[in-house]
Amino acid sequence: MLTVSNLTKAYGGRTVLTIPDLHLSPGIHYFRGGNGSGKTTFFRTVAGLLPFTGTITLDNQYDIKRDAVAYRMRVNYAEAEPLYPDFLTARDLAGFVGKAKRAPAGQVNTLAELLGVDTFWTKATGTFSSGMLKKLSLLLALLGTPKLILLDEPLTTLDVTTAANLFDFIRQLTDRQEVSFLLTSHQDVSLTGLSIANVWQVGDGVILPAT
Ligand SMILES: Nc1ncnc2c1ncn2[C@@H]1O[C@H](COP(=O)(O)OP(=O)(O)OP(=O)(O)O)[C@@H](O)[C@H]1O
Repeated sequence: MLTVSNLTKAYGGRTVLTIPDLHLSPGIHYFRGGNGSGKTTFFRTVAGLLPFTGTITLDNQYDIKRDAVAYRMRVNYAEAEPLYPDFLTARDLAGFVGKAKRAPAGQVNTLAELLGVDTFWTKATGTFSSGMLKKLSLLLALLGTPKLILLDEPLTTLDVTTAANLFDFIRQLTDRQEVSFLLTSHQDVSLTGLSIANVWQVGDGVILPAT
C-alpha cells in the first residue's frame, strides 16, 4: 500500500528520521514511540506537508513528488493538535476541504452527524474546545475517497461516544478493505476496538517492527 525508500528527514541540518526501506501492507498500522521520537514528523512527511529526501509511493503508482496532486487526493491527515484560522467555522472548513477532496454528495453532513460536529456547525473555530477541534480535524481527514488516512493521536480529548462512532466507522472502512490507516497514540490502542495487526516502534531516528 505505501512504500518508503531512502528517506531522510532533517530539521535545520539535524537528521531526525532515516528510513532505508519500509513497506506498509493494506490495513491498520499503529506507530508507537516516546515523546520526540519522530512519529508526527513521519506522518507529516507522508501527508506531503514536509520536504524530505527519498521516495514515498502509494499503491505502487502515486509518487508523492511526481504525482503530487493525485497522491494528496488519496492521502488524508488529522493533526494531533489541530489549529485553524479562528474566524472560520466548521461549515466553512468542511466546505473548502470537501470541495478540494471531491467529497461525494452528502458525505460532509453524514460525517458531521457521526462525529457530532453538526451541533457546533456555524461557530467560529476560535471558540472551540480542544475536543471540538479534534472532532473537526477527524471529519476533515475522512472527506473524499482517500486510500490512506493518517490519524495522529485520535484518542486525545475525544469524548467516549464520539470515539465509539469514529472507530466503528473506521472498522467498516477497513473491513471492506477500502482504506488503510496509520495511527499514533500514547494511550492504550486496544481502547479503539480495532484489530491492529501491524505495530511499529519509532525511536533513535528509525522505524522498526515492534517486537
Ligand atoms: N519544526 C521543527 N523544527 C525542528 N525540530 C523539530 C520540529 N518538529 C519536530 N522537531 C524535532 O524532531 C524530533 C521528532 O519530533 P516529533 O514531533 O516528530 O516527535 P513525536 O514522536 O511526534 O513526539 P510526541 O509523542 O511528543 O508528539 C524531535 O527531536 C523534535 O524536537
